Amino acid sequence: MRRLIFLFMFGFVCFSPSNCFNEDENINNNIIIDAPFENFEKKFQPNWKDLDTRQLPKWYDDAKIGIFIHWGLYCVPGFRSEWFWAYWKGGDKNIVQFMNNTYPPGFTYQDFAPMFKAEFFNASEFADLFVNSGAKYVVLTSKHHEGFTLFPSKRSFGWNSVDTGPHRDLVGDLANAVRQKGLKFGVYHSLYEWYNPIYLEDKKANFTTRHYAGSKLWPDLKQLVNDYKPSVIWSDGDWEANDTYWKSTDLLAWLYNDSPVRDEVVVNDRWGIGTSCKHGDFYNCEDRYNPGKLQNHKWENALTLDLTSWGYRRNIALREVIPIERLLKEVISTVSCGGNALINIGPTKEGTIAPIFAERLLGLGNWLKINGEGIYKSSPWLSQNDTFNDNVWYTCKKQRYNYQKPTAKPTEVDIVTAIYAFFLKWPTNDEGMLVINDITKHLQKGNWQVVLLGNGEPLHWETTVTGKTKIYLPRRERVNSRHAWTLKFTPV
Ligand SMILES: C[C@@H]1O[C@@H](Oc2ccc([N+](=O)[O-])cc2)[C@@H](O)[C@H](O)[C@@H]1O
Repeated sequence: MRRLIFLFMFGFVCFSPSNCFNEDENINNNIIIDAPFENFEKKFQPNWKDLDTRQLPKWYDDAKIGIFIHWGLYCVPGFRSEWFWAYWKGGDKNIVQFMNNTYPPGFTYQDFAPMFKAEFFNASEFADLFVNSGAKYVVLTSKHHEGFTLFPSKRSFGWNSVDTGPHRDLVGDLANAVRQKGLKFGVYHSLYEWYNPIYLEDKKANFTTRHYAGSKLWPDLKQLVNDYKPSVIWSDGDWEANDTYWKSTDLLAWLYNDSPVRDEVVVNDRWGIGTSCKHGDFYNCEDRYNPGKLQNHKWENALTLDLTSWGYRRNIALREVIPIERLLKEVISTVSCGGNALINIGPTKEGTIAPIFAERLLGLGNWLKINGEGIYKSSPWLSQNDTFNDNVWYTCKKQRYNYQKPTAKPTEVDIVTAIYAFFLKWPTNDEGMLVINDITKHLQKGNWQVVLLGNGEPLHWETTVTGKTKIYLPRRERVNSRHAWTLKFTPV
């Protein structure tokens, strides 16, 4: 694996590379990301040790922001969460009462299927919204734990969106629409199904039989991959059995070696008991995972705009929707620490996206139009969160050069071409200065220009006696962004 070396360029023209950087600054906290071609010749063995050597396809790290969609029959009752069926069967009092009050006696979960019509669903309008949110990929629930598929699974007869409900291939329609607008498309897929009788038989046999994995799971996943060529497989519902029951490593070896998406697919880490945060192209660890520190493996923060549910709730209150300030903080802190943000919405049974979700997504998109330069294709910097001002998070941009040291073999090095500091609170001191710490020692080593993205003119800055950096901001009224701002530092 190539080693990335982190360097600083202090002069505009740099004749002698040894003066361009200080080797003490080499850091080992870079995520190693290489072009996918490094995977081309490789045949992966179906074990984690080998699968873990796969290099992350570059598009995924560049993208930074994705949209997650939880859509299934749970959007029909639209009550509590996407776990509605399991909670109901588990005797949850609120849900039992809700069912007694709202639906006729004897009503079953299956009876929701014909009520899921998606009559207003326009895949290309969804795709427009996602493009305008600034997301670069979209992940749709092809099947949640209820087992209902949003594509015509050949093994889910009558329990899919083509045979009943919308009578449409929702996976196919959305895949085509988002790709047409230049986004990547991926699928969420639950390994287990709460009430699949074949799965329940295996479970009863303590997973010593593997009929479900062989006759349902694998063929379904292969159908999904062959028919829709997803760029992401977001696996879930793995926690009742280990990866040998699921045959996860076999599936992944096929995916990486022989599948039609072998060069660009990325998978998460939910492939059986104990795999989470350990294996996979990127780690989700827990839902809404945001460690606030640089991670040594690519990760993704899956978060939902509805603070209490992934699926649509008809009785959602405004206070239960994530405020834009918090959404931006999640995105910024996540990207600073090497993560991607996967932002979830739950569409309605009519096939619409609630305006409040659309508004939040467009709020993010508008912010990214100005500030996205420091987000997309960025890398974590030396510091993530400023040690003096904890409202400030950093990223940087790197460029790769071939560097020939006298006496040594040529190496590829990454030079920092810009540092970005995002601040989440406009300073309230009279002079309108932002005070930060971690950038100081770098600013002192050369000439730096500082601008506020979306504003343009170079800002005055100075170092204080206590070693902090003060940046004199433009008057707030003259600034475009409203909830979070970006300073760009470039060596001149
Ligand atoms: C994205 C979410 O994923 C799972 O929930 C989980 C799965 C794993 C953890 N975890 O590992 O902490 C937490 C919630 C699902 O059960 C849930 O409905 C939703 O789809």
